[in-house]
This record gives sequence, C-alpha cells and structure tokens, in this order.
Amino acid sequence: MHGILQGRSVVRTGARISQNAILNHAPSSKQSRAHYAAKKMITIHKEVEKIRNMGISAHIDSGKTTVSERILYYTGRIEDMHEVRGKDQVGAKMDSMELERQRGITIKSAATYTDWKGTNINFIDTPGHVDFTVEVERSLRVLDGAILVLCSVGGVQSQTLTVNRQMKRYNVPCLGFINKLDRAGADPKRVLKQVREKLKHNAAFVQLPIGLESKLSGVVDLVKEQAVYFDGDNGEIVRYDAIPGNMMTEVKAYRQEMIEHISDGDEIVGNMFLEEKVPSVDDLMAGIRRSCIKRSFTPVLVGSALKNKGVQPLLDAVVDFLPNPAERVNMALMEGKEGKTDSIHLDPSRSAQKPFLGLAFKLDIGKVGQLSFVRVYQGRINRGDWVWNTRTGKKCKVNRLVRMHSDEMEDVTEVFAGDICAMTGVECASGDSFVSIPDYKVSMEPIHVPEPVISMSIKAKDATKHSDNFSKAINRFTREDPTFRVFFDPEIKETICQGMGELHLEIYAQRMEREYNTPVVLGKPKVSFRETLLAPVSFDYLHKRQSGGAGQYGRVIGALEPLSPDRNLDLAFKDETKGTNVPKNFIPAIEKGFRASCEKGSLIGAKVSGIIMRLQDGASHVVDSNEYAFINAATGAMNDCYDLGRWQVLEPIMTVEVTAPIEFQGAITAQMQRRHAVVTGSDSAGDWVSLFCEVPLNDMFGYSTEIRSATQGKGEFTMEFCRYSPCLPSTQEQLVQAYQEELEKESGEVVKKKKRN
Ligand SMILES: Nc1nc2c(ncn2[C@@H]2O[C@H](COP(=O)(O)OP(=O)(O)OP(=O)(O)O)[C@@H](O)[C@H]2O)c(=O)[nH]1
Repeated sequence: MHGILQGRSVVRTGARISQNAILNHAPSSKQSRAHYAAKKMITIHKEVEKIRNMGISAHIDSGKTTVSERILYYTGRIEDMHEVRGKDQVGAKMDSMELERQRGITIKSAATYTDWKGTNINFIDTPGHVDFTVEVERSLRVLDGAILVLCSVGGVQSQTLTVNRQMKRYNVPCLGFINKLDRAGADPKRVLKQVREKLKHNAAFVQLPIGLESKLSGVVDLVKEQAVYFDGDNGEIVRYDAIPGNMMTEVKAYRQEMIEHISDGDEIVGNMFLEEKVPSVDDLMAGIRRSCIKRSFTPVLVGSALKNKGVQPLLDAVVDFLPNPAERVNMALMEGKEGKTDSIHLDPSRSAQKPFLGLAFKLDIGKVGQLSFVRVYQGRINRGDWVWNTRTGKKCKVNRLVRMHSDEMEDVTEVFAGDICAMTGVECASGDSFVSIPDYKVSMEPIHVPEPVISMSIKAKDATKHSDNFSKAINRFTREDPTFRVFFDPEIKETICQGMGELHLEIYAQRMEREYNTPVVLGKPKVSFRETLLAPVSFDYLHKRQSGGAGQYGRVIGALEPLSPDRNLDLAFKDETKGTNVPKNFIPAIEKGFRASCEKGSLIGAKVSGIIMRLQDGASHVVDSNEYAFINAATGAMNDCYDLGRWQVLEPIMTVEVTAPIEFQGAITAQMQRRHAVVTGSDSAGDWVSLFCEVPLNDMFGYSTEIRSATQGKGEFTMEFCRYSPCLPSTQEQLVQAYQEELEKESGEVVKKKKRN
C-alpha cells in the first residue's frame, strides 16, 4: 500500500520536474564552453561533509573507465566524451597513457577530482587486470568508499572476488553498479544473486531497470519511487517521471525486499520494521547511508554507462551513501616505549591543530621528477613546508603541491586531512608516511604488496647503445611499481624481471621501447618457485679462521623450523640467546647471513621462504669475532641445514575461471584436467558455462592459444594468484633434475675453460 501511494505522489513531482527538465550538466554545443569554464573553478577547501574519496573497481572490461568518463562529463570536468577503443581514436580521459588507449585497458590507476552538486569527489579509476592488482590495492588503501562495477552479463567474475577481498581488507564501504544493461543477455537479477552468494554482501536493488538490452530506457528509484530518464544527445538531461504502470507490482516487491535488507543492516530501520512502522524516504536514505558505511548493507544501482543511463543517480548515491573522510576511522601506528607500537586514532578535522600525517601511496616518475601521490590523514600541509619521511628520517621540502586530473596537474597552496594530492620534491618509496614534526613518531600501516609469481630474463636488444636508458627505465619502473622487481643473477649472468603475470612484464617491455627508445628482448616466462623446509633441523656451526692476519671467529647454535603453511612466503628470525656467548651487537649480522642464504635454496636455486631461524646459543672470541665472521657462521649453518634438512618446492597456484559456450564444456574440462586443475565449481548462464579451478601456474603456459583453438575462439579465461602450495612430487623431481643439469653444464664449462687456460 505504502509503495503505491508513494508512487502516485511521485507522478506529480515527476510531471512537474519533467516540464522544467533538470540540467545536471549542460554541455549542449552552445552552452558547453561557458559551462565548462565555470565548472573548472572548483572550490577545493570544502568542509569535510562535502568531500568523498572514492574508487571505481571491477573485473576486466566491466566499464570502469567508461563510467569515469561519464562522471567527468556530467560533472563538467571534460567537454566531450570519448570511448575506450572508440572510433575517434582519442580514448578516455582516465586512460592517459598511449599504450592504455591503444590496447583499451587501464594499466595505471588515474586520479582526478570533480564536483557534484557542491560535493567535492576525488576519485581513482583502477585497472581490472589482475597483473596490475597492486594499483587497486594501494588505491583502496587510501579511499573512503568505492563503486564496485559489475557487468550485467558476466556478473561476479574472478577479479571481482579479488577486488572484494581488497575492499574487505581495508574495510572500504561500497556501492554496487550493474553496468551494461543494454547488452544482449543482461540479467541484473542473476548478478545481484551472485553478489549475495559469492561476495557475501547483504545487498539489494535500490533501483530497477526500465526495460533491458535494446529496450533499456531508464531506471526506477525504489527509495523515492520515481522513474528516472536520461534525455538529450548524451543523457545529460535527467528527467524524473511516474513509474511505468506495468512495473508497479515488481517495484512494490523489490522495494519491500530492499527495506528488509536495509533492516538487516541497520538497527533503526530494523526496529521500525519490527514495530511495523512504515519508514519514510528520509528514514530509508539515512538507513542506507549508515549501513553502507558500516558495510552491513550494499545498495545496488543499475544502468549502462555506454548508453548514458544511470550515471547521474550513481553520483547522487556516492554523495548520499558513501562516507566523508570524517566518517571513517583511521588508525596509525605510534612508536611506544621499548620498541612497542600502539594504535592511535587520527583526527580527521580539516585544521592545522594536529600535526600533519600523510601516506605516499603511489609514485609517478616523469618530466617533473618524482610525483608522490599522498593521502592526507591528519592536519594540514602548505606548499614550501618541510616534511619528514618516517621510514628514512629524511627531511624534504614540498616544492609543489598539486591535485591531479588524470595526467594534468593543478597547483594548490595547501591541503588538509581528507584530501588526496600529489607532491614534488619529497623522496620516498610507495607506502612511506610523512609527518610535519620530526619527533612525531607516527606512521600509517604499510600497503599490502603481493609477491610476484612470474619471471623472465630481460635485456636491451642493443646493450651497448641502450644500456643507460635501460637502467633509467628499470630504475623508474621498479620504484613506481613494487610488484615489478629486477635483479641480476650472477650464476646465469642474466638480468631477471619478476612480476604478476605475462601481461605485466610485456607492458613494461613495450613501455621501455616507447618511452625510453630501448627495445628489449624478454626470455621465456618462468614460474617463481619457492623452497621450504618440511621438518625442524638443528645447527651448530663454528666459523673459524685464525691462522695469519686478522682472525675470524663466530659460532651459532640453534634450529631452523618451518612456519605454518599460511606463512609460507615469510622469513622469520628469532634471537633466543641468553647471556653473552653471542654479543648482542652481532645478532643483526647473523640475521643478515641467514636472509642472504635464503636467496637461493639447494633444491632448484629458488628463493627460500616459510622458515624461522631460532638462534639459541653460540660463541665468540674477544679479538677475532666480528660482523663478517658471524655472517659467515650463519651462512655455514644454513649450508648444513640445506644438507641435513628435508626440503620441498612450493609453486604458485592460480584461481582460474574459464568461460565458454556450453557445447565446449567437455573440452575445457578435459583441458583443465590435463593441466592438473582442481575444479572448485561451475556456473551456467544461458548458453554459457563458467568453470572455476585451481591450477599450478607452471601448467598454465600457452593456455590462451589452446582455449582459443578448442572453443572456436569463443572461450576466454582469467586467472589470479591464490597461494603457494607444495608442488606434485613428479614436478619437483623434474625441476630438481633440470637444475642439476644446469649446474653440471655450468661447472663443466668452468672446468673446460680452466683446462684451456
Ligand atoms: N554495451 C556496453 N558496453 C560498455 C558499457 N560500458 C563500457 N562498455 C564497453 O566495454 C569495454 C570496456 O570498457 P572499459 O570502460 O574500458 O572497462 P574497464 O573496466 O575500465 O576496463 P579495464 O580497466 O581494462 O579492466 C569498452 O569497449 C566499452 O565501450 C555499457 O554500458 N554497455
């Protein structure tokens, strides 16, 4: 009853509004320039209630960049809209890199800010490919809310699960936006079901689509009970109208469902529900806001960014439901007594009363030098101020303070808690904290950086001509991206790069050629295996050299133990010595020797992890003990452990989702089984089937070609890192044998060279 009455009242409001069609954004050809110029002068120093820091995250190709482009257009930040991979060859604003525009994918997250109905929205468009996952990770670390974009056909996909985990890790509230309702096969109800079942969200529609696929004409706002249409050439005129008569029953049912879900997530609306009181529109709006911020309810909106439908209500929802910076609890670590750290609450007020604290979450090294993207968590900072890096203790001057608009910079003089800005002149690594007072020993928790899983050899095609540029490029890329690592392997005399996937490394190779004029050759991709210990092993090693010259003396006694499987990528060291047999000043040298020995294991020469060295005792000499002696003692102890311990190879296991027309289900299942997959589930929608599996990365090489040929080019797959697990005994045997042969070949060559000499 309630719903229908509300609906009628909206018919009147809608009719009134439709006559005076609201222009949320008016860049019609005549007005556009004046409108754009006026909008460009955005007030920066808003009160905290008028700020939103939000991200747009999703699985590959769900439409994040297209949504961002519409947001920029409707808020007057850009004059024209361009499509990702559009015919005009311009590309979307947020995909500013040439390679992004060419390939139609987002590689780097891009930040910008805009203004919607008086609220300042800072937002970051993030990549969808799992290879660039660190970009999503660090963006979500500093944002207060997010839009989770879902494709109305694809639904919840593998990368949606990753993004969802990342949001959970940083407790980021989100709105769901089911995009691409214009596509054939669009099924938003199925997607909502998946959001509930697979992502475990207490979610409900707050909008319903009016028509689907080619008949999509607008959306129904279930809270305010009105239809919303998007008129004009680019959907810039938002027209509110009465709900179509044929949708009344559906609207009533889904509104009731929405109220029930809000009640589950919000106490106040929940009590009204129990007392059978009818919540007003304001009650519902407030309830959605409270529960969305608490992450106990996820409002789901719908639309089609490409067809310009549903983006303005999405912006309204960002303002109405996502938190302002003061509504998030931000904690920092404070150095306490005796090396202990305490968690402290940060003050979100936009004033200079409390000391400044900012987190550098991303670096971009370009023409202006290092541009450090910083989220301000407390206090204020002015251009020209001095700041201290809490990790290095270094003091640096903020030469320039800017706000980013994709690849453009706009200078500002000061920023406050809640702002996102970029600074030049400050030296840092991504994840460093800055403070304005040197003895303010407070820093933000670091950003989670996933371990690289794949490696390839890399070299400049013309090493003599391009060695300088090659080093410059490597230096820049490794500083900007903590998941891209490069090192020289002296044994095989090759430079090795490691990353999150083949695409990740290929993109860097292409960027070297484009941006540094240095064509490079990549070797075959190799999996980054690990080695770990199966059972504890004790050590007692004396390193002694006391004949002639300065002596060396150091003895270490203790045990090497495996860590629990959930810590199989960690290395730990514990000093359990009592007394002064091993003087405390030599403990760091022992740890150094231990960690250096873990760089290369004895089975296959891979990194060693998942172990703890417990140092329990040892011995020293008054004259001959020094750091070097204890480093050697630790190395000797590790060599003994390699000989005496039982070791095992670990390999990266990937979560793989294969999608193909249903007639190929048998073929893709067989393919996966041949690749030692463990099938964890399957799902079908219409004529398509999705297979979910866990597969060793080592067995996934060449799969893109194989799936294409087995499914007439129709099948596709996505994969992402899941965990490291022990590899099959047969795989371990093969790897060990190959490593032994490699070693023999090398030592054979050494012997031959010596003979020739
Ligand atoms: N039919 C339809 N296509 C859309 C819609 N939104 C985006 N697309 C298209 O989907 C493709 C991917 O869009 P993007 O905006 O690049 O998606 P993305 O999520 O940013 O992509 P990545 O960052 O590479 O993961 C492009 O070809 C878009 O034109 C939509 O609402 N309907």
